[in-house]
Amino acid sequence: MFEVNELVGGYQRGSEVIRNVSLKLERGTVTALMGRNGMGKTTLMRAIAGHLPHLKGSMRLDGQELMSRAAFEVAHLGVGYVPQGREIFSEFSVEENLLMGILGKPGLSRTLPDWAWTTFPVLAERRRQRAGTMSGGQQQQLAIMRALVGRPNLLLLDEPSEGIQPSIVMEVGSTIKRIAAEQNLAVLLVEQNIDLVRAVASRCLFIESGSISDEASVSELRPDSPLVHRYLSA
Ligand SMILES: Nc1ncnc2c1ncn2[C@@H]1O[C@H](COP(=O)(O)OP(=O)(O)OP(=O)(O)O)[C@@H](O)[C@H]1O
Repeated sequence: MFEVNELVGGYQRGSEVIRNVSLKLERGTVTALMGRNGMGKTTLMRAIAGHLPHLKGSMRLDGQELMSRAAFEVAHLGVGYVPQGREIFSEFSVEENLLMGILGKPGLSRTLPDWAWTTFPVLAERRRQRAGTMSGGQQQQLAIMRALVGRPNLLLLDEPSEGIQPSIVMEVGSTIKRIAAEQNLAVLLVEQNIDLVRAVASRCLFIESGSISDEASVSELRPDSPLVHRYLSA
């Protein structure tokens, strides 16, 4: 279980981009976080991952407090973060990128597990290829797998469909859903693609001006729904 209570914070001291956020995520489930541009989705992900400098409140993952810890400590405590834009090491090979995901993690083997190569077969096919020469979809699969090999209990995915071919989006989505169940992982998915959210998530949180202001089952995400109109329509 991942639990956030009364989280407030921003990029400068005293600024409040995140305003009094409380939420609970169950292990083994995918929860979407949706909202219009600039409402604070990425900032909340950064806050959870330990990248936001000024933060108050409480965040507990399986009972362990994450507040006031450096980003690497948050990662060691079980938070995997796939940022918007992926941030892979483009000059390094696919395999080297994956090895970064286990480097320095206490209790993990120094070799990559077999499932790192079988889950997204394209990574095995391109094992020695320079990561920066791959397509957006392939790089996204690499970024997700680099987080997964670190064996997180909570996975944060910021707009995984951005810049990737529609044909690959659903495939990546169904793998995320399967892995969440198989590895008993809580997943928080920031995503604008409603079809992807409906296919992958069970629940949706809506953020407005830095606060979670609504929550719904994904079955309520129909184009004519008042929630979609209020939080997502242009
Ligand atoms: N590095 C930063 N320094 C200062 N302010 C920032 C920084 N990054 C974002 N902000 C501000 O924080 C607010 C929330 O931005 P954030 O990127 O979290 O929104 P978002 O919901 O993820 O938007 P988008 O859908 O466009 O990615 C915005 O007002 C933005 O200008």
